[in-house]
This record gives sequence, structure tokens and C-alpha cells, in this order.
Amino acid sequence: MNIQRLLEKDLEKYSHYHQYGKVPTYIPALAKADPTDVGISIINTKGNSFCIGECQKKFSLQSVSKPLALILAIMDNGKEKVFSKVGMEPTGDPFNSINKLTGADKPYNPMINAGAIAVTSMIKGKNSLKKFQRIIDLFKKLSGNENLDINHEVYSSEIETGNRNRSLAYYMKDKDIIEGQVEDIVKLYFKQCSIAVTCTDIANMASVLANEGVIPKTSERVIPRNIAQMVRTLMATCGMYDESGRFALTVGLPAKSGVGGGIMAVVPNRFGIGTYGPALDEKGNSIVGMKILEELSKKLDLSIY
Ligand SMILES: NC(=O)CC[C@H](N)C(=O)O
Repeated sequence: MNIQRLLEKDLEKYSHYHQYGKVPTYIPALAKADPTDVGISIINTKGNSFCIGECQKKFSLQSVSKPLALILAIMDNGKEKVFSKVGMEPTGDPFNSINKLTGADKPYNPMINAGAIAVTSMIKGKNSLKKFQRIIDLFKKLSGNENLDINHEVYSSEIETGNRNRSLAYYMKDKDIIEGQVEDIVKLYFKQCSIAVTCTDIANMASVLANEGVIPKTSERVIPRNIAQMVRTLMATCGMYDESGRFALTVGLPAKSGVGGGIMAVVPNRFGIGTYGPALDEKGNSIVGMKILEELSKKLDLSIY
């Protein structure tokens, strides 16, 4: 099947789905996004790319950064240490929920906010600046985009309004799940969430996970194979928060969404897919992105199950 033609058709047929969702307002800078924007980008594991719609439009990574930071934390600390501080089970709760955290000895998984903050706290570096440099360097490598940078307006907006995240972090500090200064850790987490990308950047990142940790275009290994597999697995079970089960049934791919409107989806040994559509459903997932992934999965027979 001609992928470019398929993307054109899907864009035409499903971009109006934005009307069933809303741009988020709890991070005020994100409310400025145009809900009608749609972009889709696909990169195959040979490095060929296809894209349609708003492929140049930048948006913040938000939670799409969670599996990427997890890669670095596992490379830095090993999986035993990381999973002694964060679990590997889905919560069935919203991404910023505090409920399950207080009844457990660690956050349920690295794809929800509490777990992601714990993961970010484990990234190595002499100080916060060095840690952030290591994070963005990995993201640049995975995306093949040397120019990635943070969106300062989104970053400031998160600093101003991120009190739920602070409360998750203070609770984890009290329980010795995280070490170091809470404010430094949440700021580092806000920074990684504020990195501006296009759907092509996230398709490139996904293509490395699809290609077992090797960049398709350069054949450079960036992620050990077993870590790529672990991260894909957690994306499949927890990446769409309390919608991961429905997404597994309708799309059947490891994926990670973010409230900036992005979804990064991985088709093992075939494609990396990035979608952009800032109107979100009530779970915080891009409504157009999910619909388009569902259609692509059906037509190209992509489900891993
Ligand atoms: N689901 C998301 O993308 C959430 C990320 C956002 N930075 C937050 O902490 O609330």
C-alpha cells in the first residue's frame, strides 16, 4: 500500500475529530495551540520518511519525554536500581493522580507523572544544568535534530502551575523514593517536558526504538537492545495512561502520548510514527492522533498482538 496516499486520505477523513476534544488549560501556555492542527510523520527502519499536514509545527514533548528519560535513567543506573524506585504496573488512574502513590512503596510505573519524576531524579550529572544537557543530548541524537531546545514559555508556565507535580515529589522525598532537592528535580522534569519538537522529530525517535536501539539512517547504536525492549513494553502497557487497554485493543502498538498533543508510536522492526493534534480527550491523549493511529493500524496490519 502507498503510505503517502494513505496518510493523505486519513488526514482528509479524520482531522475533524479535533472537535471531540479540547486543548489543555491546566498548563496555560498549552491552551494557545490551534486545535485544528494535525500532523503525521512515519519513518521506516530503512530511514525512508513520509509526512503530511503540520509536520513543521513545534509543540512541547510533555509526557512523550517519559520513555526517553527512562532510557537514560536505566543506562545510568541499571534496571535493578531504577525499578527499585518505580514500579512496572498500570494504574488505571489519571496521569497526575496522587491516589495510588500514597498506598504503595513506590510510584506504579514510569509513564505517569510520579514515576517520571522519580526516573528524572535518577539521571546522572554534576548539577541540574549538566543533567539537562545529557537529557537533551540524548533527545537530539534520537531525533537526528541538533537544534532541539526548550520552549521557554511552556517551561515558565509549568513552573508557575505545577503544584500537583511538586506535591507528588515532596511525598516521594518523604518516602525516600527520590534524593536531592525537590524543586531542582521538578524543574528538571518541567524542562524535559518543555522541549519543543515536531511530529517528524518524534517519528525519528520512535524509529530508533522500532529498530532495536539503532538509528536507521546512520546504523549507530544509541540504546542497548534490552533497554529498547523494556521501554517499548512499558509504553505498551502504561503509555496511554488509563486508556492503555483501549489503545491496545484499537491500535495495538507501544506508544506514548503527551498533553502537548504528540503521540510517539513504535511498530517493531517496521516504523516509527509521530502524530500531532493538540485537542485531547478526557484522559489527556490526542484525539486525532489516536484515531489516525487506529486507522493506520487497521489498514497496514500493525498491531503487535
Ligand atoms: N500527560 C502529560 O503530558 C503531563 C506532562 C506535564 N508536564 C505534567 O506534568 O502535567
